[in-house]
Amino acid sequence: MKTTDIITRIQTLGDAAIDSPLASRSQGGYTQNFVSDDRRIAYNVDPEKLAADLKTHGTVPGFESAGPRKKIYFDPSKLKCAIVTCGGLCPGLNDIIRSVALELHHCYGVRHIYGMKYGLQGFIPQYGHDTVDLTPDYVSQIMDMGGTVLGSSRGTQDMDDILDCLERMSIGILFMVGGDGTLMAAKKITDKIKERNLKISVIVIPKTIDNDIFLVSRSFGFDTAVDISTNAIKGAHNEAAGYPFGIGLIKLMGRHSGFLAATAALAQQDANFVLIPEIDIDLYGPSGFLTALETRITQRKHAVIVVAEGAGQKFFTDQATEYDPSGNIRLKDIGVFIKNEITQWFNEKQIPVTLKYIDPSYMIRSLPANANDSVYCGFLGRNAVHAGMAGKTGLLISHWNNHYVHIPMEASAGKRKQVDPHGRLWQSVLEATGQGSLVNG
Ligand SMILES: Nc1ncnc2c1ncn2[C@@H]1O[C@H](COP(=O)(O)OP(=O)(O)OP(=O)(O)O)[C@@H](O)[C@H]1O
Ligand SMILES: O=P(O)(O)OC[C@H]1O[C@](O)(CO)[C@@H](O)[C@@H]1O
Repeated sequence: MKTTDIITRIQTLGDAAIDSPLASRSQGGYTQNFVSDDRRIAYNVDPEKLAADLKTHGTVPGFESAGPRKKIYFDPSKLKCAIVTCGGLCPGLNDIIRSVALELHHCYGVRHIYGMKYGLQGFIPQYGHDTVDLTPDYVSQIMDMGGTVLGSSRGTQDMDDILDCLERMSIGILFMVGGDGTLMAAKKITDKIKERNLKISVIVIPKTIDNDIFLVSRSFGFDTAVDISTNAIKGAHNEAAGYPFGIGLIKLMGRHSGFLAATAALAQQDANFVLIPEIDIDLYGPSGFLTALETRITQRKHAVIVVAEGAGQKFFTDQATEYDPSGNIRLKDIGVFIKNEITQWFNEKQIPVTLKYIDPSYMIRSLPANANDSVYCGFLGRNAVHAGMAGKTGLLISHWNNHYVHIPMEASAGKRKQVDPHGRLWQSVLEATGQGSLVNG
């Protein structure tokens, strides 16, 4: 396929908004072209400031729409691309790899697409990891597998070594799939690329089942994680209801944000207590969790508790803080702690509870994506390719307020979304579980 044919084909793919090739990247990722109410909300700007901007400038800032562009920056016949997956596993990683590789190959005619093995380690020669040729044959069925066919890793690598590798391999577009740590790494790589005056585009596809990436409505894999978590809650409920004074306790992932615990609890409405990092809880007081649990158990003979892994970390302040190789705090096991506290509390009260503890965390995040997430991954991957081929850089692909948009890395990096205690999600959890008195008391 000739480049001109490809450009014609891209033009027919959708309405191209703005062309901002890598060559003029100093313009940054922000554009002033979108003035809908949606996008004003999307930008999270104080409404009064927006009104003032609108009055003064006749427009307000918004995010650039994702999608194919009229002009492409790279020559597909010469272009080499790399994709890397970093951090923890997440359903849909293989769908993303597949969608990026197939879009590059079939839609743009790119023939050199490399998978970097084991996260950032893949760029460092000393580790000796080979690259993978992401041909259509290689990727065609990978979405049926969980995990990532490329592997992943945690741990900081030298940025100059990564840049040297990109230069050695003559990479034009680097796709990075990962969470907040990956975003920080991507930003540093993008800055280094600028320093070295290279024409390499860096596009991040945000990933985490915690769903806490700032300015991303829902990260891929989250929907699947909610599905599987709901099954765990169902099982815990059946177990709890099957015995007098039965208690089902489920621990779900969510380091700093309780989106998974809160959303899964709403799916089936079997949970009676949901403990998340955003809401401080008292365990032992008269309006504390254990008293509320005792009331529930004596009245209804069974109870279901969902606890997010980041909840109640204040109970471990006497223990030394540990870090993983990427510098993330290793959380203490709140699930086991709560289990022990519940057991001790009811032993002392001589109430013969039967407690079943379920921790499905790693099973959830390592499974393949459900259909909804697969569809979503397809959109994210294709939009990432469109952005990269247009020569855009320093951005992540996001779905925000029902639009696929480009978010400049600096707008999202270092920040985090959390469950709003006064927002609709948490208020619905309070209604469904009736635990308002617990968290407010
Ligand atoms: N500030 C930083 N500067 C450079 N590299 C970083 C930085 N933070 C993290 N990284 C690197 O980015 C990679 C991914 O980071 P991390 O292990 O924190 O996972 P993540 O992308 O946040 O995903 P998850 O949500 O699964 O934790 C790691 O190799 C890590 O060392
Ligand atoms: O056990 P690991 O691989 O360090 O990862 C645990 C963390 O990864 C996440 O799943 C995010 O990817 C968090 O929810 C969890 O705290």
